[in-house]
Amino acid sequence: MKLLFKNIKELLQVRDNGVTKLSGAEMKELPSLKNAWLLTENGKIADFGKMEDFPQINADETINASGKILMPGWIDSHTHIVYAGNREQEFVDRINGLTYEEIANKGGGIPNSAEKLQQTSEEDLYNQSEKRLQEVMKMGTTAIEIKSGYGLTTQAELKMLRVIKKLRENYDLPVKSTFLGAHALPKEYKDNKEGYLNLIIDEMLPKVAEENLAEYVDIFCEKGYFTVEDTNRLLSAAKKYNLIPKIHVNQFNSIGGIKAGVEHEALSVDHLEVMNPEDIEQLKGSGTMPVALPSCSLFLGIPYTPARDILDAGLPLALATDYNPGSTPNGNMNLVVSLACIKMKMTPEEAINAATINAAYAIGLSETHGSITKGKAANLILTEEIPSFGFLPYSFGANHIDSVFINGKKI
Ligand SMILES: N=CN[C@@H](CCC(=O)O)C(=O)O
Ligand SMILES: [Zn+2]
Repeated sequence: MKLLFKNIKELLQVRDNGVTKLSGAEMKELPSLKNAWLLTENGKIADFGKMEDFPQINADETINASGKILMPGWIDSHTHIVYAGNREQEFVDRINGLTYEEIANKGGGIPNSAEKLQQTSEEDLYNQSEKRLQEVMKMGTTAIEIKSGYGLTTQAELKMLRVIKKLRENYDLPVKSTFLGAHALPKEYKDNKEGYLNLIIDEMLPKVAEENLAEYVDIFCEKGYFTVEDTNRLLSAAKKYNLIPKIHVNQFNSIGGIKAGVEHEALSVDHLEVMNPEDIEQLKGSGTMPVALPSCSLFLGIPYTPARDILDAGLPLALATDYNPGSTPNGNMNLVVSLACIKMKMTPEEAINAATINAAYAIGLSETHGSITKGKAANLILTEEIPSFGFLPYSFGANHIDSVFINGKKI
């Protein structure tokens, strides 16, 4: 199947093979071709160029993209879209003055979602999660990572991971799976963290590995959740099963989680709302991608990741939604890109790089996704007619997406 786009106003994020992530000042550049064409063949980007050099090509279908921008689809490297029900009541509690931490301390938060999920059948959980996946795909997400972590028992964690696996089998976009058993202490282990960590390490990890249910391992390294010591213990144990760390750190406090992540060669460290200069130093020279989640900051009213400090230190940065029922009930990458510009002072070029090529790196996909490069997957966004790519983050709250393609097929 050959699909041809002609008269593209601007073909965005055009990169040579071998560009796998961008750091510091490199993120200011967003290479493009104006008045371009692009051919997809068998799901891949086969060729592209300027209209003035257009060779005669016979395609099965031709799209006139006049006035429109064609770009790689968004990559959402951090989500929790497999969950049951919602936590609307906590939203109201926060409006009435309670903080996220206060709600967690009085028994709400993650264990609340866990109770709901434990009582939900695998089929029902799949149906609820599938709706969210379809919703975000329509908004331009063309590759996604999904975490467990709302099960908090062996059976319920495995149920979540099986749902993620089924989504991967039933949908064409890449779906990466992360085991986040160490998301919070279940109510039964409230005073027995050691016991819960033992359960994760001795029972959950071997089963996750046996069924090959996850590629990554995660932990919420934060005051009131898991310590740096717990993080070191879990990540060392997970290494034996070849699970690569991608961890929640520095959301509310800087307690040394970034150093631990870098030492364990984490692929990414995510959240980073609270960063001190030593945390930034730790990331220098590492292969670990910092990931910011600005819609979480918006929803909880907490600080935004200090993107300028991170980029000005020469580091890379990726953006993701964190779509989950507690801190970010929203999976709109377009909004994330806008917030990064508005609240984190990233330029449109930096934000788009962070949500495409760097986001691909954060889930091990930057060889195959995240840029307009010959041979990469034809996972694309075709915008409506818009004046320029900067109009995307500028017109926050609107998506301006005409159509989304996964492996060259319109969804
Ligand atoms: N911070 C930890 N985990 C999720 C929130 C979980 C929840 O509140 O349900 C996050 O990334 O924000
Ligand atoms: Zn998260």
